[in-house]
Amino acid sequence: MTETTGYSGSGLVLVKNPHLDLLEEDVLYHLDLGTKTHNLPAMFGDIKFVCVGGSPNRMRAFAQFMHRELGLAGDAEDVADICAGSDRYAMYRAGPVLSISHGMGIPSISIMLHELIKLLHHAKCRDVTIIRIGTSGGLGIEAGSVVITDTAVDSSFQPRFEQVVLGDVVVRSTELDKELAEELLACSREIPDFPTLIGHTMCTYDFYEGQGRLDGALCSFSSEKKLAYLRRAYDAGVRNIEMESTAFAALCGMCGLKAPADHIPTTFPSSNSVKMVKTLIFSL
Ligand SMILES: O=P(O)(O)O[C@@H]1C[C@H](O)[C@@H](CO)O1
Ligand SMILES: O=c1cc[nH]c(=O)[nH]1
Repeated sequence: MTETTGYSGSGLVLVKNPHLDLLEEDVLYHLDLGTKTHNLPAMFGDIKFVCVGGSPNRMRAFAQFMHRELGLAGDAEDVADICAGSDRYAMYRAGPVLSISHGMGIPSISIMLHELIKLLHHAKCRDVTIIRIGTSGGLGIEAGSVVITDTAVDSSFQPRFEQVVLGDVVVRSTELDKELAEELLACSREIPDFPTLIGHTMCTYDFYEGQGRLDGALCSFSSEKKLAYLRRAYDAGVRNIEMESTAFAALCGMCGLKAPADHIPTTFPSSNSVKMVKTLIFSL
């Protein structure tokens, strides 16, 4: 079964679940937030940008950076973790920007995105742009480059996210917002000596065997087979590899969030990539 994406036209964040209307209270369990315990429109109604990445410390640092850049009152060092009670994800806000960690891999980002999307829906947010700022392994590109994802592909290089629902495989599209990707690219051009490109990002279920690494606890292939696979990936347009982009693209696309993903093939997203995202936020 293949499902299509759904932009609402109103700019509102969509949820596609009729059961939600029947709930007396929607508990966003892993965010430690809820519709009865928190006034979500008052807390989040003015959010316009959401930046997500794996690590809590990185997302705190990003919120502090945005706090300073936006010239907000108070000490950036004091940004508080809105989800501190959950011990699963960390969430910070700096003006209209929400910065959230998602952990590693599809199951982890998927749980966070379900609850984040419901949060933005309950808060009646409009015209929200979401960007994943993460690390990735580069493929045939200059070290230190940033890859802005146009399409997330699975480990067979297909633009799809397969989710098993009640035992059936549901296929969802993983196209990302091409216009926004071009805008991010234009923002990167303002930063000197900053190699940036638009390309496909391959999303895998594993960091080791799943990405052709020879140094995991298990490895069932030769170095030659690994290189042949990575070459096929490159020929299919893949320029980097990470572990969340297909779920990110599918969930955000279906719920009306504008999303280019932005991946930095280094061990830590560079200060330049963070500046590029800041320039985009200021320009929108
Ligand atoms: O956002 P990050 O940089 O944590 O994402 C990548 C993909 C995996 O989650 C992880 C693997 O090291 O890093
Ligand atoms: O999934 C990932 C993340 C960072 N670097 C990689 O090589 N792979």
